[in-house]
Amino acid sequence: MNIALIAHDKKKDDMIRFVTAYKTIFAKHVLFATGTTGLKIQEATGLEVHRFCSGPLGGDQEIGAKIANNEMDMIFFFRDPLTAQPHEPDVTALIRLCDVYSVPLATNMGTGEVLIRGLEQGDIDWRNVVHGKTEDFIEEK
Ligand SMILES: O=C(CO)COP(=O)(O)O
Repeated sequence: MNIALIAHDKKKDDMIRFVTAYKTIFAKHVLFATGTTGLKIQEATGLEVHRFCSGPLGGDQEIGAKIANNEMDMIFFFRDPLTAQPHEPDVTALIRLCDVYSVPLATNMGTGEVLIRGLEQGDIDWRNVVHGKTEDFIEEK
């Protein structure tokens, strides 16, 4: 599975604790992250992480492109709901694409726990079921 890990600054410690706690599960998958989040996870856990740009510099959009291309299976995006982000439109767009393509998305550690346990229990197949082809979408319109 391709998994994206993203955390706003005030949630980065949570993310590191989370990935450290479930390191053995994450180690079985291909990990992607926005720039700073990925670096901190690598440093803290030693896991290999493919890093995109930092979020405010386009990293959220790069991960969104992977979702649109059916190349992302699960997203852990620990958002900071109490701090204004300069790239709020990018954050909203990423969350929207998860809903467009039914990609499982955890925006906090509580949901993260549920998702990671689901991942460990078995395969997820809804992505293949719901990921429509562009041609179908155009026909429906
Ligand atoms: O801003 C972010 C997500 O919106 C995260 O970006 P960084 O991981 O580079 O801090």
